[in-house]
Amino acid sequence: MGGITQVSSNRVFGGYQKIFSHDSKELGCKMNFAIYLPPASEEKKVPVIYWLSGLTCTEKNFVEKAGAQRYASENGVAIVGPDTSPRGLNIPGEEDGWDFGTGAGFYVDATREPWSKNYRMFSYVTKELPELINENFPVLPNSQSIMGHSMGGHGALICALKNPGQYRSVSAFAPICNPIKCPWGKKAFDGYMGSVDCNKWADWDATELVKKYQGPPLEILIDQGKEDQFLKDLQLLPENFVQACTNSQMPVILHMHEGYDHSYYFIASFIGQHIQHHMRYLAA
Ligand SMILES: N[C@@H](CCC(=O)N[C@@H](CSC=O)C(=O)NCC(=O)O)C(=O)O
Repeated sequence: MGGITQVSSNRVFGGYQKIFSHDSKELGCKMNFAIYLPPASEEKKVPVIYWLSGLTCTEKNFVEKAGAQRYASENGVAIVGPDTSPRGLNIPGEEDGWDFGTGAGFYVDATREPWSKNYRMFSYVTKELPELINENFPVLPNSQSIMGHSMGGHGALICALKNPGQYRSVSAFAPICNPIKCPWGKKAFDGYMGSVDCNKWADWDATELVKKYQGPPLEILIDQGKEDQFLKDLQLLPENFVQACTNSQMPVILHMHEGYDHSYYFIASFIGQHIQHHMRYLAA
């Protein structure tokens, strides 16, 4: 296998949950990613869904907590989940908070020193990683979708909206929908891009991007818990995104769930439905 090293492999639901590491050119450091290979992949190439995790996560949170393997096995789809930032670069400030730097790459390409050389998670997730996956695993390169949670939900939305046609479908759990208007997003975008030209932030904001999207139709699925503390803290702002979608005639389905919070218990409760949503487009 070209340039990747297996870290672990566990048989689950007839397939394999594996973790690999590799030297990322885009990020300039060693990166881990997880891949679930369903039993069907032993006989033929299968579609692939990319999963992007939220703040503080590594590639392991989703693998260990979401319970996605059962549904991926049943539907014959691979799931790939990268880490959430470069690590161990010793950039001053990278470990100062849980919402910026390590574990908080925000899936953007930074333009501000000292982050711009390595914090290039958008290019990593949309270019380098898919190339690596297509080269090394039995996946169909033209049959990929993307989903994510919170910061990773924002990542999934911008990856799809900024790359029309690359993903057949997109979905998100409790995504940060309008980062230029919430405290997490303002801190991250200021740190990674600076405040000299705040207009540039809009290029990385799903609510702004949807207003000018011109690609193939996307039916965006979002699930959101009503007891999510970060929703109450105005970090997520799904209503802004839905309003922008409505104004732009972008189909969006927002499910608001009584009693659910922001945790992986919430994700585990609806991950099967998200995988089914993607299969409608991946199997077509
Ligand atoms: N500071 C807390 C909260 C961090 C947290 O809740 N992270 C979420 C994502 S939030 C938005 O991107 C998460 O997915 N955590 C991992 C998990 O396994 O639950 C803390 O450090 O715990």
